[in-house]
Amino acid sequence: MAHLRWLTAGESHGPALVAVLEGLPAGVEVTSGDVAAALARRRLGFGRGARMKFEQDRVDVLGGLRHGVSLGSPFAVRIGNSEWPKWETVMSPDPVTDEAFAASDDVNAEKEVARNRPLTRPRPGHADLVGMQKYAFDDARPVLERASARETAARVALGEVAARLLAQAYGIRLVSHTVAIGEAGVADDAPLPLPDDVERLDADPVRTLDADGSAAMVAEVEAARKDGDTLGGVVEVLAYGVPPGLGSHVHWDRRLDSRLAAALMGIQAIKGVEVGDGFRTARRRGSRAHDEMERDEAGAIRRRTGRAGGTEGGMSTGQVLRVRAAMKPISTVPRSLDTVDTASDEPAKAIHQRSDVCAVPAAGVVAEAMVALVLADACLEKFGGDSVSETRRNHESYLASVPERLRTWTS
Ligand SMILES: Cc1cc2nc3c(=O)[nH]c(=O)nc-3n(C[C@H](O)[C@H](O)[C@H](O)COP(=O)(O)O)c2cc1C
Ligand SMILES: C=C(O[C@@H]1CC(C(=O)O)=C[C@@H](OP(=O)(O)O)[C@H]1O)C(=O)O
Repeated sequence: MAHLRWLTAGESHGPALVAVLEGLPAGVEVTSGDVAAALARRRLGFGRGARMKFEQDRVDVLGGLRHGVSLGSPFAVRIGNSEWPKWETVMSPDPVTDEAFAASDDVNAEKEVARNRPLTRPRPGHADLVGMQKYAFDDARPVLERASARETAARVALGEVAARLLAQAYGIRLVSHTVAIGEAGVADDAPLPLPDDVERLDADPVRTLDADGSAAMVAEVEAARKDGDTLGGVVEVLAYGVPPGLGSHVHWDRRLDSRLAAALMGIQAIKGVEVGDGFRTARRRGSRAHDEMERDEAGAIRRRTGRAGGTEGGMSTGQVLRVRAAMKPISTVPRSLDTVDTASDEPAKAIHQRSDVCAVPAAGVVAEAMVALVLADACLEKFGGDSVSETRRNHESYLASVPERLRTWTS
């Protein structure tokens, strides 16, 4: 059983998202304001659509915290949807009659009637068509509401709590950045961002420290927008201070790399995951693919390079953990893709209302949250403990127990 479990619920245009994190030790310092700040980071990024400008993520912590400190009980959060008044009828959990629509005193009553029409032109690249087949709907609305990446707000809220645990108990700190948008990207030899760079990254329109890369990526998004098109790209997450030995080589589902890959692939629109140099490593000869070891002046074992991205044999090595995720272009393409109207059987154009042109910078923040959750789970599996102080002690005692001749660090 996972040591830390998490679940989310809620539709994109429903009243709220809710999320629960179970297994969190007591003593983690975190506030609603911290969670709200994490959610604000997810709304950033050049290329996002109209909704991100007016959407307010209203955070209500419902359980698990008291006076800014976790209790050891399930952490539960509600993220209210500021658009709810416009969708109250369309997304009502209870039955709504036609008369109720007509009698709606909402100034947007007509719009609500329009919004409630069955969506029968499934959008390529979305869950619409196969969701209708699988769940027996003749309308894509019930499918797209949950397939929407609005849900990632719930994961970012939980990821923030996990990140606080990682920092406070083990000194692990994370940072994410954008590596590429479409054909534009940062230089291959650009220095890796550090956790202290987060503010600078968040201040950049595409979340990169590389000024030339940033300008090129912004131009790429601008060009796609002008052409009525959309873009994907690549994000990278780095975790500093990860101890050696998280995950295990003994079984596939205990491997840290497999757990990270599943968590990243579980983000909407992510189609590829790399650990370390990943696909680039596959093109190298072995002599240039691995991280050679030597003993440093202080007597610790040092790996000369970080190509493996901080895992060997499905376990963290203690080096910087480095994973990438590739996002496909946004599926709702403004110039409209061909589809079929499932009601009339006629050829049709996929519906396009408002949408993001590119959400790669936001996907980086979501990926960071997923990595935080996986690492927090792996740390609790390795170190146990019901409170931050207990798990911290266990972590320190594990590190102290590794014989000096095997250490990759000096104390
Ligand atoms: C942060 C984020 C924002 C997204 N915004 C949009 C959007 O505005 N419009 C859209 O069509 N898809 C958007 N997507 C992607 C869709 O949710 C995704 O393409 C859809 O779920 C189908 O992809 P899948 O096959 O990987 O699930 C976004 C994804 C993420 C991670
Ligand atoms: C709401 C969010 O992202 C949404 C993800 C999304 C999709 O299809 O995935 C489509 C858009 O929503 P809407 O169709 O309501 O404009 C995005 O705004 C969010 O990230 O909070």
